[in-house]
Amino acid sequence: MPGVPPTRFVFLGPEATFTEQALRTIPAAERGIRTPMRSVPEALDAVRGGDADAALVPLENSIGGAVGVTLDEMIDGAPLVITREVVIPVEFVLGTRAGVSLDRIQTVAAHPQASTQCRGWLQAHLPAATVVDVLSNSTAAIAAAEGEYDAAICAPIGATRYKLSVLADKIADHSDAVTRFVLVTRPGPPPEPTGDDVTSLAVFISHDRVGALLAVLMELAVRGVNLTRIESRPTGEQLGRYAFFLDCSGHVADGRLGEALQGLRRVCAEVRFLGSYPRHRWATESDRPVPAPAGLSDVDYADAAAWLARLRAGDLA
Ligand SMILES: O=C(O)C(=O)Cc1ccccc1
Repeated sequence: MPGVPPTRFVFLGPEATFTEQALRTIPAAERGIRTPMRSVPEALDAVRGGDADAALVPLENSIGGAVGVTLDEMIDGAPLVITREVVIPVEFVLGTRAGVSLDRIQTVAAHPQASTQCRGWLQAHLPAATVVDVLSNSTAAIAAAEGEYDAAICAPIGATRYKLSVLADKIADHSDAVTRFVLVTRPGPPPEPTGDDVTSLAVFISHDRVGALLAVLMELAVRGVNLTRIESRPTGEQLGRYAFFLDCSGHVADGRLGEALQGLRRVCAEVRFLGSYPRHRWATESDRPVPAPAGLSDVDYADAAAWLARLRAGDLA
């Protein structure tokens, strides 16, 4: 009997990006085929077009915030869903070809998220240099190695892989930055609930309705569904039109989160479900679940429902 074909993973490349590092923490990706792509849109389109089964792309950084291109591409085109998140620490180095000294650097290639996180260092050490946006940390490293730019901000593994000398390490303004990556597939049944899941959504509100965003938040709040991230992105239609990206605690299979989704369907112009998946957990994290605030646990909701049933039955004792 022929074996199951290996899963085809694509990731924001070239080789030795943080995204590749994050992908390699996923056991299934270690067993599968891993192909670097030049950009986030190319990675997601490979999945949409069936050339790959899953794409790992950066979504947000604890210092630089959202990776806009990923959010935009998730709501543009055929539906995709997140099946997993990976969070890893990131640190940056300044890499150059051998023999280039700091005082000779006029151009620095960097992913915009990377230059944002190293803004203070650049200001202090290379105030006159031109920083050029490129598609990833490894694209920056390759461009410096090939002499297109004088230096690159890149991952330590990128400097090693492309044989750059490290003129300065740990150049980020915050030493404890982390980046969150998401594994994206074509739509299918979500991973089983684990009891500690995240559900991601994009909602489009009716802009001419007073309180439209409040109505969205209310659908979550009244059901005790915790909102862990809200981000707005322009829809591209006209100034003032936004899509809101929401992350909520819980799984689409959970009763209250499911009801909140139905509520959003009623009050929003459009809701795009972007997946339910296990929350990333650090190895050092305790297994003990964080207790729900008073009045918002499943037991509280079940109690309230039972009380209502008794009232309806005339049981006021
Ligand atoms: O994966 C990479 O190396 C990227 O270029 C994306 C990125 C940029 C900045 C921090 C983490 C990931």
